[in-house]
Amino acid sequence: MDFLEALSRPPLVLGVDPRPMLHGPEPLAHIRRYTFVLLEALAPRLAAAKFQLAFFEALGPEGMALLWELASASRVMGLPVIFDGKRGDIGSTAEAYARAYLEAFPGSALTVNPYLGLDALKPFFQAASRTGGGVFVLAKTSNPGSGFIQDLPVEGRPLYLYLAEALEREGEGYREGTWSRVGMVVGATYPEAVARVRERAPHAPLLLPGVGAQGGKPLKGEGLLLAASRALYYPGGRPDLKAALEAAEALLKALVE
Ligand SMILES: O=c1ccn([C@@H]2O[C@H](COP(=O)(O)O)[C@@H](O)[C@H]2O)c(=O)[nH]1
Repeated sequence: MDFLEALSRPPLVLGVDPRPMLHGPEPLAHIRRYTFVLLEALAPRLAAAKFQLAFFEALGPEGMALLWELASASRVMGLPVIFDGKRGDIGSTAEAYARAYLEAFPGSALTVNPYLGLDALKPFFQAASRTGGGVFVLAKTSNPGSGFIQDLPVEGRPLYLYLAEALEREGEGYREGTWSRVGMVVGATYPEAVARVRERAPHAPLLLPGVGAQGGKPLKGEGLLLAASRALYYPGGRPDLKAALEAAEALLKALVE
């Protein structure tokens, strides 16, 4: 399935950020079962599953095998997979990151860091174009300190808007119909930034993390994908299937009604 089809699905993204200490004496086996059941129950009602690479890397080789298994299962269920890795490096290494997460591992889309410049992002865009995937470039992140760099003024507007304008131009070459494969991350904790980026980048899919645990509210709009990790995966602070399904239901209600 082409990643851009995610934009016609319900706009909710399930963040999978597993914390082994919450999963009892055999954490990996429990994470595996819990996530499978959650994905199976929610797949038709989600835009995508977002796997935070850091949490799987922290589990070592078994964690990476689990990531592979869960991401592959999501794809088989018809659910697009976003790998949240915030990768970025010089072009030749960016090529390897892109191959790793958009080809070798079954990612439909990857989050990337723009600090090295547009030439270093191009390998990600090209890989997405080859694979029918997507790229989400960090523009305005959800954390309280994101303004330290991202809000610095550049020719009369904050840096994140300067970046949004550049990515909209760059993304034109990767556009298919309304949407480009070049998307951006904008924290749901900054609704005014979401509106400003949308204004400057009308063809960019926007991934909005920070819903729930970080205080972000569900926002409605074309091309917006709302992501919640702890609030959906660990409602009440622990794995709880019934509560997770109820939390998803409540968020979906707020997003589609
Ligand atoms: O600006 C950003 C970019 C990425 N993230 C990631 O999203 C989830 C948020 O987890 P919650 O439990 O819903 O707070 C996590 O994987 C972050 O690394 C983000 O929060 N903000």
